Amino acid sequence: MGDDGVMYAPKEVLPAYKEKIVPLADIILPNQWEAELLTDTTITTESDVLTTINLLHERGPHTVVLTSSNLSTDPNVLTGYASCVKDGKKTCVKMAVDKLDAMFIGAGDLFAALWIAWQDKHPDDLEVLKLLA
Ligand SMILES: Nc1ncnc2c1ncn2[C@@H]1O[C@H](COP(=O)(O)OP(=O)(O)O)[C@@H](O)[C@H]1O
Ligand SMILES: Cc1ncc(COP(=O)(O)O)c(CN)c1O
Repeated sequence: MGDDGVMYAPKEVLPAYKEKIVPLADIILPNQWEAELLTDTTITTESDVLTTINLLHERGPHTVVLTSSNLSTDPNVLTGYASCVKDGKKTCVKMAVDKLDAMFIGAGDLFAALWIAWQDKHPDDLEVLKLLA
């Protein structure tokens, strides 16, 4: 959807993402900014992360992965969060990635492709899936 405050799609389509696309999805993998935009929230704490993830679960997706956030206090670490709801039970894991000093275009797309393939192989295992990060 976008990065660093810039949407790739026209901003007019945001309501369709919020109201139509998210409820159709089983798995969504927004970065922090995208998650905030989809839920009209601002994330400054881990508690905010959980609130935002829950708002997204409530719209339908059983898996919500916040691929990156600015919550890490270590500049060399990128922090993400993954949450799955199955049979009414929610599991959430935190992912710590060694941050490379570069900007990668398409990292989110690649991450999503890998995550979806591996989640199909390991549907209930966030401990395995978080190793992708
Ligand atoms: N600078 C980086 N160093 C290391 N890994 C990165 C970096 N940027 C992205 N990644 C990896 O790619 C994944 C998706 O990146 P992210 O920036 O959250 O997506 P998007 O491109 O949608 O903003 C991250 O969870 C992480 O695993
Ligand atoms: C126009 C455009 N540019 C770049 C990207 C790459 O985005 P990201 O780095 O967030 O994966 C996308 C995502 N599909 C895109 O649609």
